Amino acid sequence: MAEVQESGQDGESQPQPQPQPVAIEGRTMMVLYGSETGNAEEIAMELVKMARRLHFQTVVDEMDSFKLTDLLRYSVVIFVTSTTGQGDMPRNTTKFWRNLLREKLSKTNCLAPVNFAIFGLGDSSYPKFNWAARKLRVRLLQLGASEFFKQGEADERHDDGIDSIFVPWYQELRTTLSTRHPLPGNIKPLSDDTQLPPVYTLRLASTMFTFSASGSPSTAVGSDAGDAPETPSPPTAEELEELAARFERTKTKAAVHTHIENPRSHVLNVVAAAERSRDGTFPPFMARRDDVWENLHNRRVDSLDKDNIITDHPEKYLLHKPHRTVSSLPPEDMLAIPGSYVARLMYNERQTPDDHWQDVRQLTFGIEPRRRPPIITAGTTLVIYPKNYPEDVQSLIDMMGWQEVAEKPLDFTHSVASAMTALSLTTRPKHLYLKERAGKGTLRDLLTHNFDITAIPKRNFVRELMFFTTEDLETTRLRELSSYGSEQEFYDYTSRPRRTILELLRDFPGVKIPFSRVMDMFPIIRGREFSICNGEDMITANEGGIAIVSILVALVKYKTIIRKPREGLCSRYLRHLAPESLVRVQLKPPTSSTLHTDELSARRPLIAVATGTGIAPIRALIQDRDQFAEPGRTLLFFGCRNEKADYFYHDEWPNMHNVEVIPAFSRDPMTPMERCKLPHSSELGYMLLPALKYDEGKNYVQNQIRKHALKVGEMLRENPLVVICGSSGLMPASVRSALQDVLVKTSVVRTHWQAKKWLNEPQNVTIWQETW
Ligand SMILES: Cc1cc2nc3c(=O)[nH]c(=O)nc-3n(C[C@H](O)[C@H](O)[C@H](O)COP(=O)(O)O)c2cc1C
Repeated sequence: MAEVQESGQDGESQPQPQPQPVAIEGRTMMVLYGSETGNAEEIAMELVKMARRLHFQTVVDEMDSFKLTDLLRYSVVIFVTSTTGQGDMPRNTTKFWRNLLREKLSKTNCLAPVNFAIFGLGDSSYPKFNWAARKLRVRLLQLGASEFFKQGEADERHDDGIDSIFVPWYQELRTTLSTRHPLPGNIKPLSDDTQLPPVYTLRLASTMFTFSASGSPSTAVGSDAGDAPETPSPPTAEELEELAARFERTKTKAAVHTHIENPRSHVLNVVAAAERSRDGTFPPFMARRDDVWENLHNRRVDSLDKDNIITDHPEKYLLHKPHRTVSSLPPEDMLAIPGSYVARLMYNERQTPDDHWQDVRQLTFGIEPRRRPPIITAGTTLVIYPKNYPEDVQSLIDMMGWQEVAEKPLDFTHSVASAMTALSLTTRPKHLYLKERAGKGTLRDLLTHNFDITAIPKRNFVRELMFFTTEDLETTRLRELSSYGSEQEFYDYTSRPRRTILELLRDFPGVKIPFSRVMDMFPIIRGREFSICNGEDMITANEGGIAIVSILVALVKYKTIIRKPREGLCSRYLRHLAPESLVRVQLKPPTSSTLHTDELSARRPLIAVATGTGIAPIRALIQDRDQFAEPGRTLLFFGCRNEKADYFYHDEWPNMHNVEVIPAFSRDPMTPMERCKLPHSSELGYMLLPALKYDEGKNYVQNQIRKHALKVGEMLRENPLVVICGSSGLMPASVRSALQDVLVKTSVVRTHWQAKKWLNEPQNVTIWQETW
């Protein structure tokens, strides 16, 4: 748990004394977040900064780090949570949520003293939009807590992203807090132009730091974190050799097999609509897709495309020249990641032809079991931590003038006052895992392994830079860019061209961040999750208990509107990861338990819809079902661009039991006859759902579903599993519309409204969506 106390200094001299937050008795705030990929955590941190400026003493951490009774100790409690799975709470809230649901609390009013507000993050292409935040709210109210400020619900589908809802919510919350908790005497809130003391500080290690005779540090790696319950011990040379031999023996048994590192999509146009909350007290902040609006503003978008790519023609995606020469690759050192496994890369194989615009790789890893073999089921993800390239790290060191300190061992500390007052504090952010055998590590280590220096900068980062430049023009520009109200300008400068932190720093040469502030400034590299695409028997059948898992990765390399080629951090890392490389990986169970792979579930019909690398988890599921004697009928709709280029695994399906595949090749020319066979809105008469407007005449999965309505309708009557995986643009909503059309067309129900309801009833159908 990171307690944010106030301190006067961080050991570095500041150019000017800054006004400081004041500790006021009884003025306390707790910010709890639930987050899978860091969005909610980022929002929580922004709220903490606001609270500190209003002189609240604040603690912030993931929900699972708190006990329920902790809630009672703070004057204000703010929850920030995303929704994951199929309307589920994020994984780092499981313990907290379970406690909150305890039966014996139900009639106790035990949270009566708690004053709370909630900000939810979701994606309206999922039917259970923002359910985690909503469930949380209902339960807190049931237990007697008071909601002092309306709930905010952001939608990732919104064109302007989370900010479109967060910014107005944040501003109103700040006003409400100031009114409800007036400051005593002549204490004034600190303005956004006030630099706050850091929470975490880096210092050069004192001479007390020693290495043991074996070369490993005398202090266990991560021992000061307090948050690393299961720090793995590094494998010895003999163990590695034995591992290598075992991988070699089992290599041939590996199957080839997914997921995508996907730039956030902004293809959908969404309008924000404030809705009255049920009890009518005040409207929640919400952003939702507005189908009517979408109809009116029919954009020609392809669910496989992203709008940061210049146009819609494959040849324009081609990046003939590599955008950089790879002078040297990231080092192989592994991080001490709790609960992780050592994995050896066995194959890194391109699945698309060389002349295809997109490089899709199948990477196959052998995972060494720890005490027990890992449990892997369909829907399990493999988490990989990418690294920065040495040339980028050096470029940052040079720009910031850190050459003198880059190779020196470091100490992690709190700001002075917090170290003295709070014993349970961690001295570095939660997910900052140090390099194995690195002792205290160096700044170069941190920049290589831990900080995402090529991420798109967030507003907070840009605002903080203002304090580290002596150039007035730069200060003005940074203030303008990051101020609330400049969201569009900020988006145009950062997200739209996908400008990186490094590039931003090059634009502001006067900025010199003191190295002590690195932990407070830079975002941490988070593990990227990839769905495992092979079934259980392949995973567990190997001698030596080595689990062989494959992922299918679309390496993201694209031109942006500023015509600079870009490559995602993880894509670049994986592109050059050579077979035999050892990496530390984590395995994450599916976020939802909906996807059962037992015999009974395997007998149910399966309607699977995948686009692109979304085929990964579906392939795993189909392979799992295939183990049983009589798997239910499977109808797989697979959408890709070209039959010859990205029709993944097409040769496998004929060997599977009871599997029929209906492909949709969106970019292959269709004969006039084929085009005629696609459903058309006028011919369907009743079909006025918005999805048809943009996809009319296109060979997309949703139209294939409509085309095969009788077959799909028949299966829908048999309590099937419906699995939808792939891009998160319009595809999921369009597929649901197509299913509604089928239900009406095949007379399962009479109206689309009934069809929508029908699809939400678990006794009719189990729907599992994983889109990214
Ligand atoms: C696998 C997956 C499942 C999701 N399920 C839902 C959902 O059921 N409802 C919803 O509103 N949003 C859902 N989302 C969207 C996330 O809530 C949204 O992307 C959010 O910004 C993630 O924030 P985080 O990084 O803090 O986890 C899902 C996202 C993913 C990747």
